[in-house]
Amino acid sequence: MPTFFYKMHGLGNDFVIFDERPGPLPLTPARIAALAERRRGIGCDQLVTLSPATRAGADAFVRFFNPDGSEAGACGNASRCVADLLWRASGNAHPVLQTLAGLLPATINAPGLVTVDMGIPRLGWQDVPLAAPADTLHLPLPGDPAALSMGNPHATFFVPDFAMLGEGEGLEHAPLFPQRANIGFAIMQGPARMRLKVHERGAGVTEACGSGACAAVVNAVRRGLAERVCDVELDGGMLRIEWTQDDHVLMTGPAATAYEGTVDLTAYPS
Ligand SMILES: N[C@@H](CCC[C@H](N)C(=O)O)C(=O)O
Repeated sequence: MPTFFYKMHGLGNDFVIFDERPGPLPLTPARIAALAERRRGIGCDQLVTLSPATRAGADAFVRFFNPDGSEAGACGNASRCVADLLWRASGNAHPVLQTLAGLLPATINAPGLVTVDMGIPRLGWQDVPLAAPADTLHLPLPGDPAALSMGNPHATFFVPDFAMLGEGEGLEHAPLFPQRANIGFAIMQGPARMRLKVHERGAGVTEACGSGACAAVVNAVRRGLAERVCDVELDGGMLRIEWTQDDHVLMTGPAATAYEGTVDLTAYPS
C-alpha cells in the first residue's frame, strides 16, 4: 500500500515528511532507520511526522526522528520546512507548530523563506542535560565548549578552524551528556557573522543544523563574542539568528521541496 511523503530540505539538511493527521502510520524506530538509510531507503537526515495538534492554537504536532531511530525534541531546519508545507496547504502565513520543545510560531516571509520562533534557550545544567552539575558556559571538557538546550542538547566549541570536526562522534557520546548531544564547531568571523559545522546527534555531520545555529549564536552572545543578531554560514548556506531581548531565538532561512513520492512502508523492516 503506497504511503505519500514529502522530501524537503533546509540548506541541504534533508527530511522525509509523513502526514499522520489522517491516521497513524506503522513507523517504528527500525523502520525509520531503514527509510532514512541513503542507499537502501529514501535517505534523509531526519524523518518528520505530522499528527493532529493536541494544544490550542497549534496547526499540527510535529515530531523529529534521527536516522538512528532516536527522537529529537527540536529540529530547526525541519520546522521551517513544515511551516512552509502548512502555509502552502492552508494559506495561513503564521502557522504554529506543536513540538516536544513547545509551541513554535512561524512566519512565512516569502515563498520558501521562513522565520521560526524556536523558543527560549534553556541554560541550566539539568536542562541540557549534563550528567553532573557544571557551568554550562564553560563545560569541563577539553576545548572549553558551552552548552544549552534548544529543546535538544547542544554543545558549541569556539574554534580557529575545523580540525576538531572528527571528534564530534566521540563528543556526542561523552559521559557528560546522558542524552548525548549535538556538537557544534563555530569560527567567529566578526560579532555578526560566524561559520558553523555541526555533528548532529544520531545523524553525523550534516550540511546545516538550525537548532545548532541557534545554540551557537546564543552561546556566542553569552561569551561576549557575538551580537544578538548574527548570520551563520553553514555548509548548505546562510541562516540569520536573533536572540531577542525577551529571550526568544528567531531563526530565518530557506525551506525547499525536492520532490513528493510514495513508498510501501511494509517493504521496510519493522
Ligand atoms: N537538523 C536539526 C536537528 C535534528 C535533531 C538532532 N540531530 C538531535 O538529535 O537533537 C536542526 O536543523 O535543528
